[in-house]
Amino acid sequence: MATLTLDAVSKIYGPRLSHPVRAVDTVSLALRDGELVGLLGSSGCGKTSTLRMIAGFESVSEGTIRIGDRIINTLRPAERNVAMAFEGYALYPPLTVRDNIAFSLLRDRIPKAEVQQRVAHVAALLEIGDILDRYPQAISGGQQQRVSLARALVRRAQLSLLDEPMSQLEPQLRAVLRARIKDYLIEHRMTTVFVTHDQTEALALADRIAVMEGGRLQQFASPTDLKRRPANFFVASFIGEPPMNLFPAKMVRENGGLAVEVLGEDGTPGFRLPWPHAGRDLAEGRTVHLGIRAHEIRLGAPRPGETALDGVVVANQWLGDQSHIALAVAGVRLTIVTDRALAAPVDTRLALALPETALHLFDGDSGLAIAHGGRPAVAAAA
Ligand SMILES: Nc1ncnc2c1ncn2[C@@H]1O[C@H](COP(=O)(O)OP(=O)(O)OP(=O)(O)O)[C@@H](O)[C@H]1O
Repeated sequence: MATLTLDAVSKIYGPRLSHPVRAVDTVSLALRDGELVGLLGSSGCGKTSTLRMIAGFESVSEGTIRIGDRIINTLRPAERNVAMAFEGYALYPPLTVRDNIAFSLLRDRIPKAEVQQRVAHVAALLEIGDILDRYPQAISGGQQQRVSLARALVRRAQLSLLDEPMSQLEPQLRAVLRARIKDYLIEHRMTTVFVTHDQTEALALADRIAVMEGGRLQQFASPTDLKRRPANFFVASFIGEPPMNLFPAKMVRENGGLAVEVLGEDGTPGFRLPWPHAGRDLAEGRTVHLGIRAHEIRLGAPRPGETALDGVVVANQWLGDQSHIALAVAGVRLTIVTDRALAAPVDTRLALALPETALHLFDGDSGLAIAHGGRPAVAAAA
């Protein structure tokens, strides 16, 4: 168990070259003891570089990394007391799977009976109990990945670093193992950082997720907060399936109050939503982005506090457990999600109700969140 702190950490590849790459840019993160944190982002956003700096496989260009109170910037990987499952972090070919998993425990002089019991436990957890006597070259890629993961988990180290730990596994097995791994990490209070580009994995496993883009930390928050209170336009567009509906819009005057006027692709006005929460910063003429979570749009007549819209179906897809329905609303395309198949072919007109909680506003220039529901973003985050 340990805390992990990154303070304004950057990674610059080729600093003396004519085009250095700032792969990680002043990232600050503080992990609590026993916390399970996911680094999430698209390819090239800097997640692996961040993890490799924590592991000691890459030097830290700027900033400090601490485990507990100890600065670890210049410690060798072996001195960091960190358990790792990295892609390409090879298994020892001359050792059986069992001995690969047991290696670090035997090195730490853990009694043999306990080693056996711990190896058997993680092997059962990861469904590799039947291959313990095989050698790494005689097992599949997915099995090798689980052995690598077992080798990290079995140590119960103060900090575990897992790089795309389940990327080679099929979806059903992933889902089963995800839940078991989470229970194991919680049971042993293991502070863990894992990298993934799969948001389902991040949302299911992590206590908090660090969303990265372009080397920068966009938001570090719980799965619920990322969905309910995305800090900026990028996080809003990245988290959620289907992604949040996002439209360029501007604040306009309507009936003596404020409204958000959504703009179509060609810049022409689309639909309007009353915005009764005029704030100091939210004046007429301000350009914004309006976000509407597809899952929160209701079908039917509005209840008090909801806004009515109606749209015409342009696509209706049943995905086995939910429908994604695209509608044209005053020339703007809006997606909604329902948990049942809806007999609404193309051209059907549907009445929609928008609860205030479904609505988010982001600044038109900076992309920073202005409001979630009717509440200012800062207050909503408190
Ligand atoms: N050794 C290196 N030298 C130069 N540039 C590098 C090096 N390693 C990574 N990069 C660059 O740094 C940026 C971040 O890479 P990184 O591997 O950390 O991203 P990532 O989010 O883990 O991506 P992926 O999911 O594809 O692994 C990318 O632009 C990458 O091309």
